[in-house]
Amino acid sequence: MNIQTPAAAKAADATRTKPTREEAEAAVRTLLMWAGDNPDREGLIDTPSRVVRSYSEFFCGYDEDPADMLARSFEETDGYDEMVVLRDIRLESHCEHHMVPIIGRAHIAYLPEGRVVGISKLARVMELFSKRLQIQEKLTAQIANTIQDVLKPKGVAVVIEAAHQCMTTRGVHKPGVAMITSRMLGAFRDNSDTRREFMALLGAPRAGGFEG
Ligand SMILES: Nc1nc2c(ncn2[C@@H]2O[C@H](COP(=O)(O)OP(=O)(O)OP(=O)(O)O)[C@@H](O)[C@H]2O)c(=O)[nH]1
Ligand SMILES: [Zn+2]
Repeated sequence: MNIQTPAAAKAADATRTKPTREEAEAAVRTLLMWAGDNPDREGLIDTPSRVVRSYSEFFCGYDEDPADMLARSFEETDGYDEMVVLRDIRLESHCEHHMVPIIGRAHIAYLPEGRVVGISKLARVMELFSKRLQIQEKLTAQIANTIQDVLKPKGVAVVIEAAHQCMTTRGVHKPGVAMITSRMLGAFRDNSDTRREFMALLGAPRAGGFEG
């Protein structure tokens, strides 16, 4: 295995240039041939460009700064300081080990400290990080850490339940398995009543919804 120190990885990042669209399409063509098919037949002739366009959608989360999503906040809340919970946000990401879908749902909550954000912005933060190659633990932590760092509320909680197609459609082949991760910060970590209230607001686990 090639083990890079964080400093070496950072240096490699700095010198890396993004391949051109043509190079990306050539890579897809190679994969088609490797799979045993003929990339010049009618049905596949446009596939490299379709795949590259699809990947541009799947992986569009690298260029934006998640902090920008939370830049606008509102302070006229008449002192509202109870929990805000966004439940059952559809999540679509890709596993960094196999580049296949992770499909599930996320729940995000925070305890405001003087200001709130437009509620869609929490989903936008999730969306941005999910449009990168991910493992679920990192995705969960990135969402919570960003909201905590930028909005500075009294606490943040993020729970993600998801199915990993690398586990359901290949490899160990275990459909119906959900991976559950959570990241609790501030009051959600320190105060068990706050955590319990959040869990109660999430309600009973809902079956399904991970089929993609
Ligand atoms: N912790 C964690 N593991 C993940 C996630 N997504 C995929 N994996 C796992 O990453 C592991 C990669 O293991 P490897 O042994 O390197 O790859 P592999 O030979 O394809 O493994 P199998 O999936 O068991 O066939 C697998 O166990 C996957 O189930 C994730 O979000 N979090
Ligand atoms: Zn995987």
